[in-house]
Amino acid sequence: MASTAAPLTIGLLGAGSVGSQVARTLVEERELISSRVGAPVRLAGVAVRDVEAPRDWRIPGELLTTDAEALVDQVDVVVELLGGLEPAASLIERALRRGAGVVTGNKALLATRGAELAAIAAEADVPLHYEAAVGGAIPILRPIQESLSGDRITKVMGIVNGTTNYILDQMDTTGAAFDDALHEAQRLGYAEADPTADVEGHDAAAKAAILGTLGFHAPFTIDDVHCEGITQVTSSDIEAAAASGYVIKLLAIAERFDGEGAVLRVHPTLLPRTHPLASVRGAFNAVFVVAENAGELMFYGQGAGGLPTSSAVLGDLVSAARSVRTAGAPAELSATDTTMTALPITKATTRYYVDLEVADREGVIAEIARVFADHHVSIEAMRQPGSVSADGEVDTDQDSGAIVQIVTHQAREKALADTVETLKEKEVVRAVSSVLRVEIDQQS
Ligand SMILES: NC(=O)c1ccc[n+]([C@@H]2O[C@H](COP(=O)([O-])OP(=O)(O)OC[C@H]3O[C@@H](n4cnc5c(N)ncnc54)[C@H](O)[C@@H]3O)[C@@H](O)[C@H]2O)c1
Ligand SMILES: N[C@@H](CCO)C(=O)O
Ligand code: NA
Repeated sequence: MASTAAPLTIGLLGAGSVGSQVARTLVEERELISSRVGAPVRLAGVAVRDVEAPRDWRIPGELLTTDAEALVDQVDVVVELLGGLEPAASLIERALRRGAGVVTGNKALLATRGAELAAIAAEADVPLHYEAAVGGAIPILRPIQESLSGDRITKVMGIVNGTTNYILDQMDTTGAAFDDALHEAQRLGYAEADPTADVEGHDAAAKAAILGTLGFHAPFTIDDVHCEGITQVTSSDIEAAAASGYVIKLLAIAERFDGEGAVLRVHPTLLPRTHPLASVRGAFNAVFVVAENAGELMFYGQGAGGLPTSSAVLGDLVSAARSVRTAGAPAELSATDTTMTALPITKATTRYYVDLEVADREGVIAEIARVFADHHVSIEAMRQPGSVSADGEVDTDQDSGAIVQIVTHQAREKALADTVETLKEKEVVRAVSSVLRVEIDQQS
């Protein structure tokens, strides 16, 4: 791009899966990015731990430095792709305070100290963008913050972790073992540096906090999110779900209850195979947004991986560079609804799948159904793998008992938890093998 103006300078922190792709584009596609910004840009340096380390793209040696602070202190826009809380937080704060724009994909940090960083950015009047933090390449945060800012969002529900979706999908479609699927997800660059954050649901919980914060205009953190990962999901859970026409997905759900607050939750969930989210395969992500006037919206795309994620980072970079060039940008992650509080999971309503091992004798089904009724949990379907006698009772030759699978209508989490506790105390119930939540549609 022909221009005599001094180029806007970019400082990149971290050159892992995402950072190395961002560096590649900034070097190889410098003209394109400059034209999008409307001013020349230049990658001024890349802060790494080890200048000799192999990378997905070989960054020119003269750009590499191990002094991240010095780099932050000399550029117009800082792109943080280190991950983790420190030194990422201190470097971002340092950049904002000296008036540099910041782009990051660090959901762990945003879900912990996002409000504080947003306040610093607002005070310094510089942009802080983080589209890559949720749904990787999918434009989801900007639509929520900008396109839907004239509407009221009531629920956000999505598959927001590529690693766990990849693992569950492999287990479901190829019968792969959990560990093998996880190693493949790591090899493909989907997993966090410590994949515990993925499989225990913490990564999805951080994203749920960010979606809740932006969707409901209230400052939620990861501590407000009820979180269950996929480590307890067994192959037999997946097989039993499949036999009943369901697939198991790790969902992040943020739902507002008017006048009360919001429930934020992450847990393995049964979805009917006909549900649009059930068809989200591999490391793909999808986010459903329900707004009062817009109705149901769905955003779908690649939620993880260095190259797809770099697209979101570069979009934010163009936006931040434009703002820095023209000075001043609206602060994000600003919380204006002070009545919005995080509610406990017991306030959530959903449907449940309960898998029981029971004694094989007359009256068992009636006794179990009574427990649900006593807690005002309505049963939608009851299934007994194996044969059933004419009177509807379990009819099996094994004296090891029988299996009963129940799907409920919408119920409060508390009512279901009480039901399960009572079932466990029943002499006829040998084991409550699984309790999983089911999402069918908004109205059910
Ligand atoms: N990989 C993805 O699919 C993806 C998608 C969305 C968001 N993110 C987020 O983007 C960020 C980067 O992810 P990634 O997958 O590229 O991670 P990564 O582990 O591949 O890369 C991080 C890099 O930062 C380096 N690093 C860490 N601390 C450093 C320090 N103090 N100084 C210099 N270098 C340091 C590491 O050596 C590593 O090379 C994370 O916040 C992650 O959560 C990743
Ligand atoms: N580890 C994350 C990266 C994208 O945020 C995932 O698997 O989705
Ligand atoms: Na995104």
